[in-house]
Amino acid sequence: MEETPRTPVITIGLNSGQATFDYAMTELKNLVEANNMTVVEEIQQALTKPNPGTYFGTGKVEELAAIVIDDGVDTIVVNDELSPSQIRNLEKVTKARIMDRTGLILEIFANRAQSREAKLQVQLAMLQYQLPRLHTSASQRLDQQTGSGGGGGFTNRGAGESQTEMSRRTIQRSINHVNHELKEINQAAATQRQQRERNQLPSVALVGYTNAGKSTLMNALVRQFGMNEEKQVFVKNMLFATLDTSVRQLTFPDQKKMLLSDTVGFVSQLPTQLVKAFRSTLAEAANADLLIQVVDYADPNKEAMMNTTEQTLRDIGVTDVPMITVFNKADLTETNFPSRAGDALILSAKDADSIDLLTQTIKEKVFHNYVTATFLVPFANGEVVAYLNDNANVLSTAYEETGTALKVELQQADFARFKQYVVTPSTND
Ligand SMILES: Nc1nc2c(ncn2[C@@H]2O[C@H](COP(=O)(O)OP(=O)(O)OP(=O)(O)O)[C@@H](O)[C@H]2O)c(=O)[nH]1
Ligand SMILES: [Mg+2]
Repeated sequence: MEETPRTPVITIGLNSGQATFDYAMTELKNLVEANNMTVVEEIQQALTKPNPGTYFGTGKVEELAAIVIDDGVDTIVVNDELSPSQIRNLEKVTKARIMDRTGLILEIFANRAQSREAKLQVQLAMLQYQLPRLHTSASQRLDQQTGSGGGGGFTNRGAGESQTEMSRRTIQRSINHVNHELKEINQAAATQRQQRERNQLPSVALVGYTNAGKSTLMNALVRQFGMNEEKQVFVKNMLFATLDTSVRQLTFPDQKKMLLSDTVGFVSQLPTQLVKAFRSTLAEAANADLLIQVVDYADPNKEAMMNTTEQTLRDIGVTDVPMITVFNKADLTETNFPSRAGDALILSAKDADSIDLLTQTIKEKVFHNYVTATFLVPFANGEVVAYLNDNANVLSTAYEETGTALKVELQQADFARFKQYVVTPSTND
């Protein structure tokens, strides 16, 4: 495939002495590249607080205007979310288009969204971002995506593409419309979730920073324990490859079953509009019995990425779900793998022994409430024997005069359900 030319941009950031500043600027550069643009110059100003009118101080903005001309760029990407008037003022002085961090992330999401739900969620977040920012180029840029049809191609980045801006009322009407459509989709998803909960299968969710390898781990587990092989999820070396939640059932050789979900990755300062819009997509993590935080062990910024993930989880209200941490991509480091220390694993999604260790750890965490008991099921109740064979770990079967005797390891709920056939009391193991 032919490479599309990348739009050159200048990135700017305010250094108020925060420890994470360098990381934030690196992340911004990665986001810029993920949006098919390239950074030609990075400019920072040491200031404790942003200038309320122009973000940078007045003198620095004048300087910026000159650099824009020197570098021959027409876009400046800002490391923070700006107020509508900051965008307007900066645009006036620099004569460049200003894109703030939020607008940038929204644009990447818009380019990546595939499913109807993801497209609507992104559209909703964009409309909410646009609403207070009418009459800025930031809004015009997004117009073509939120305008009609939703999520159409976003390819023409040149000049002269701006459409008439929607009025506030039109935007508000679109927000209502998208909200309505999302509500219908969400209801269907909630019903599915309820149905699964009724099946009482434990659920495990992969979470973590974008590009850490969540989907790759999901595929490795699905290949081994999934119901059908072709249900692989999309993996790619780019930010935000996954925007939709996928849920797959895993069945282990001992008949223990669980659900595994893969979802959208995180990045620092994930726009609140997006977090809100993706709330239902992220509900899978909130409702999980176990979270697997996936970390790119080879990335020098992994600590900051973990903080980002943990902060985002708190933001979406996920506070007390048990979590294990998978330090992935160990094959790119000098560390020996796979290894485990408590709830932390060091491994590689591309290594079979690693997947074994991960499987073992997940099973230990998720199936701790299983019990072992012996049942005597009358021959007339063959359906119970069939159920146990399909849904529990049958350790032994014997045919006696009055029925089938089964020693079984099973879920507590199933134990309660067939209590009437129990001949020896349960033991926890
Ligand atoms: N070398 C190596 N590469 C890996 C490993 N795991 C994943 N990758 C690669 O890392 C890239 C990102 O993997 P994904 O599985 O798409 O990452 P993700 O966490 O799902 O990313 P998002 O969906 O964007 O949040 C892909 O190019 C994978 O092939 C690993 O253990 N070792
Ligand atoms: Mg993914």
